[in-house]
Amino acid sequence: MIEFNDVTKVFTNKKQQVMALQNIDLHIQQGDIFGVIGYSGAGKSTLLRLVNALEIPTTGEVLVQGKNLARLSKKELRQEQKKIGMIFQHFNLLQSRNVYENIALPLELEQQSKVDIDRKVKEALAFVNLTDKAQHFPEQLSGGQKQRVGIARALVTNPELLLCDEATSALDPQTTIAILQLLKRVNKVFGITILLITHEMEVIKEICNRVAVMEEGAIIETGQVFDVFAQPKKATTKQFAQMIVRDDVPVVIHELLSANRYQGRVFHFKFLGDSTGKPIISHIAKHYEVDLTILFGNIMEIQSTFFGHLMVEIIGDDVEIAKVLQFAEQSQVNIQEVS
Ligand SMILES: Nc1ncnc2c1ncn2[C@@H]1O[C@H](COP(=O)(O)OP(=O)(O)OP(=O)(O)O)[C@@H](O)[C@H]1O
Repeated sequence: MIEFNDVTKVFTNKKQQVMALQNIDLHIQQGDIFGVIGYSGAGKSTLLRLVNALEIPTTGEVLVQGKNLARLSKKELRQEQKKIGMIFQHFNLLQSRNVYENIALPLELEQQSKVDIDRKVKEALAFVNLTDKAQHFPEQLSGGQKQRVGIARALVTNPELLLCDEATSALDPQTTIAILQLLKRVNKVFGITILLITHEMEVIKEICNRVAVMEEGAIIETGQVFDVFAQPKKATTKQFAQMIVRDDVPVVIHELLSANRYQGRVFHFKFLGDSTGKPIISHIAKHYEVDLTILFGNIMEIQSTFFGHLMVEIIGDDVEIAKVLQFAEQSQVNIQEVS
């Protein structure tokens, strides 16, 4: 659907050069909800703007449905851009037009008939559940309602691809979830591929199937959301992962260990994928001469896959504990002693 082949983008301002993107290789497939996450200045907006040819690569190529938009005539480009919808952080609604008229605007620009426009706007309003707000003006709407108008306006021309530029960053957490669920429905019901950029892990965790992590204009990790964040490799990816997975050892456990308050030894068990569904703790309790106390833990879900971690005190002699650790490792549980 979208291919970035060794793309670099350099901005030149007053003889200063900014390398906004460097050597980007990316493949977004039809039907993906693909998230790009990174801190401010990482290059996310530039990457997004290359997809609808608002920016042109300095080197390399961006293909959308096999077409290099940078090589098309103006007329051909407009034709291709019609297949790409976009929604924005600050909604970009016209204040002087009511909800109905805002959604109708792209169809008016295409000079569609009044009858067609009316039917399509009403369908879009129903889809985003705003039929009763058709005559309201943007200033009379909440942030979540404004974004739903933005989504309806983007959908009304039947795009194949939806670009979302920090679409939930101006919304509270509850409204964010509602808008993300709506985007999920857009993807499912219409089969529209979604490319979104964000600095919020919650967005990635909630709806994306694949993700790219950006830093200083480069993609530092990419893959399935679970694979990237369950075992992050780069420091920045770890920081993002920490926002949704608190797998650091609680300070209080370190303090109690320092004060020799535990009778046994303390271990950090990390369960990934298959190992989360296995009765590993009960097996240990039944088959080895040890006592187990669970000190702390949590289980997370990303894209229907679970992973979790437990802080466990094990009381027993060292030989028996070594057997426990061997069994756990065979069961693909990652274990580290906390000292
Ligand atoms: N038109 C431009 N002219 C010059 N430099 C630019 C231009 N657009 C972006 N940049 C620079 O390119 C780099 C990447 O910017 P970009 O807006 O793509 O990052 P971002 O990850 O989207 O950041 P944010 O989350 O703050 O929007 C930054 O250093 C930025 O200053």
